[in-house]
Parts: sequence; structure tokens; C-alpha cells
Amino acid sequence: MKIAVLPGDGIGPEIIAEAVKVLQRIAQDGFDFTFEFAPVGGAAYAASGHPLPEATLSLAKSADAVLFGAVGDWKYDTLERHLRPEQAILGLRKNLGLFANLRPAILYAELADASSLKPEVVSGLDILIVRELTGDIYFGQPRGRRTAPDGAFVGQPEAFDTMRYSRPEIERIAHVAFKAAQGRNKRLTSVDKANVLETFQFWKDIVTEVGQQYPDVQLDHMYVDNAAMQLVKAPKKFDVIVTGNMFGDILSDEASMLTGSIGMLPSASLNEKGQGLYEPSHGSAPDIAGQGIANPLATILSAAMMLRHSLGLPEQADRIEAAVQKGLAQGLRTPDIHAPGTQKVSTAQMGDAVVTALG
Ligand SMILES: NC(=O)C1=CN([C@@H]2O[C@H](COP(=O)(O)OP(=O)(O)OC[C@H]3O[C@@H](n4cnc5c(N)ncnc54)[C@H](O)[C@@H]3O)[C@@H](O)[C@H]2O)C=CC1
Ligand SMILES: CC(C)CC(=O)C(=O)O
Ligand SMILES: [Mg+2]
Repeated sequence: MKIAVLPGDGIGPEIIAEAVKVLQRIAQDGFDFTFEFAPVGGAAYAASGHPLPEATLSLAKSADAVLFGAVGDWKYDTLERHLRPEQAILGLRKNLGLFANLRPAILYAELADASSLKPEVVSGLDILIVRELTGDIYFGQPRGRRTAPDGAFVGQPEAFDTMRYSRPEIERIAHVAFKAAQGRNKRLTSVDKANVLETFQFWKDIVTEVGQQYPDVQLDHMYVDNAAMQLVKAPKKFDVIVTGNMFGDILSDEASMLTGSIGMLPSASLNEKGQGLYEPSHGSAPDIAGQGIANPLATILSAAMMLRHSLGLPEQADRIEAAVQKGLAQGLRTPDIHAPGTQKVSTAQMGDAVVTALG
């Protein structure tokens, strides 16, 4: 099985090294993983002038799965947009058709103290955010800068983006979400802004229509501002949340803190053929890069999702998740989840603890 490994920028190489270590330990038990590394993001721009070189894209397309770190660095923020590191992950998602982003927010019992909410509000939390990943305002055309052609500020410089969704895009992500809910507690909350945005009234109408095919799933609708509030008020009331690209981006970062840290939130990005890219939900964290203090668990848990969703090895995925729990139960914590009475460890020590816990 060929795994394309794209470490990227900032903490990307540090966290990817730990996930690869864990996968190599699994491979020792008789699984044939081949790792092929390629540059992406700012690292690729620095090496070859483009954040997503053709060779990296074709490696990703030809692999059985892609393991991705993170891209982005403040020093590239002034580049023309098409050369900025973030275009690499956006380009991979678009080129591979990775429209379904699964972001499970699970609070490990050992991390109840690390969550920013009271234990009674979050303990036992297990929710799934299903984020549409290849549409919405992140990809909508036209976009750009121009002189305002009309309105109160006519003649002034302005910038604009376009929020849009087509019926098939909404239908396919709705099906993914309803099916996910069927495999869980059979409750789905569709998050929109239908009270203001036509795009999201359309979204709500179509999700409702698709819902008729899933009578066993209880569907409700919530405006995104209320959802942001409910996530910190009573997060356990949610089971599966389905939403658009931008709202899902924002709500999943919010949900990550319920689990103790953004360093705990993995993700799977899947296409219609079941191919997938696996990456932590966080970014390249330039503020802590190179210090050996980043939490590698979101990336290790993303590797577990890869085994489950793309490589047909669900038992090995379970094994990794159990090993993560064991490491936490031993009291080992990177600084982002550290609490009194636990032992502060480095990125590499956390990865080693997971490998050891695999037995
Ligand atoms: N998929 C991707 O490659 C993504 C890339 N980005 C890019 O990453 C760069 C930084 O963006 P930010 O907004 O700062 O978001 P970020 O997610 O990189 O960092 C936000 C905060 O969380 C902390 N953090 C993130 N991951 C952590 C980990 N594993 N362990 C401990 N602490 C962690 C960081 O230190 C920082 O304080 C930007 O260039 C941005 O565009 C942002 C999100 C996703
Ligand atoms: C480049 C961004 C859209 C990445 C991001 O924030 C995310 O996918 O969570
Ligand atoms: Mg994000």
C-alpha cells in the first residue's frame, strides 16, 4: 500500500514524523506500507517555486492514501495568492475531489481537565462534524479586487468572493452525513445561515429533501451563530453536524477545544471513490514550530482514520486509538494539554509513547 506523505511547513514535519513512526510500528506486524515523501506548501515553493508541484500532485493521485501535515508560514503571506502555501491543500482537495471532510471531536476521559469547558458539560463528548470541502466561498468564482461598480461606495476599491453551492454538491455531502448518522446515534444537525443567505436556504431545502430517504435519522436545522453558541453550551446534544466549507472550518476549530486542544482533532477528507487525504484539523502553528512541543496526536489519530477509511484496516485503526488512550492514561501530555499532576513531554516522546503502547 502506497502512502504519500506530505509534511509541509511549520510543525508539519515534526508531527508527521511521529505518525509515520506509529505506522511503521503497525507495518512490522505484517502490513506492507510504502512511504513516499514529497514537498508541499511553503517548503515546495521554496524548493521549486510552486506550493503544489506537479510531481507532488501526481504522487497524491497515485497513492492509496495521503498523509498530510500542514502548510502555511507568515513569511509567505505577501505572495500572490496562487503561490501561497495554503493553495497546496486547497488544490489537493479540489484535484482529488475530496468533498467530504470528517472531523470527529472526541473527548478522551483522561483529558477532561484540559478542555476549556467544565467536565460535566463535556465528559463523554463524541460528535462528528461533516464539512463540505470543495465548494462554498472558499472556491466560488468570481472573486477578486476591483473598483466598486455600484452601491454606497461606488468608485472605491473593493474585494469580493462568491458563496455558491450546486444541488449535486449539497446532495452528496448530505448523503455522507445521513449515512454517518445512521452508524451513530441517528441524529443530524444541518448548520446553515438560511435566514440571511440564499446559498444556505438552498442548502437547507436540499438537506431536508435528502432526509426523506433517511427516515430513521432525526434531522434538525440550526443557524451557524446559534450552533457556535450551542457547541460551548451543550455540546453533547449534538451527534452529527453537517455544514458548508467555511462554517465547518470555523466550527471544527471551536469544537477542538472541547476535546482539550486543537492538537487532538484529526480529519479524513474523502472523495467519491473512497480515496482519502488525512491531516490534523489544525494548521502549521508557526508560533511553536521547531521547538518539539507540538501535539502529534491529531496527526496520529488521522493516520488511524486512514487505516480505517482508505486502507481497509479498521482493527489497526482501533489499535492506534487505544494506544493513544493508553499514553494519555499514563499521564503523558504535550504542553497544550498539560495539567497539574501530569508529565510534560515532547512531540517525539508522545509519539514514542504511542508506539510503546502498541506493544
Ligand atoms: N490544513 C492546513 O494546512 C492549514 C493551514 N493553516 C495555516 O497555518 C498557519 C497558521 O495558522 P493559525 O491560524 O495560527 O492556525 P494553527 O492551527 O496553525 O494554530 C492555531 C494555534 O493553535 C496552536 N496549535 C496548532 N496545532 C497545534 C498542535 N498540534 N499542538 C499544539 N498547539 C497547536 C498554535 O500554536 C496556535 O497557537 C497559517 O499559515 C494558516 O493559513 C491553517 C489551518 C489549516
Ligand atoms: C487553508 C485552510 C482552508 C485550511 C483550514 O483552515 C482547514 O481546512 O481547516
Ligand atoms: Mg481550519
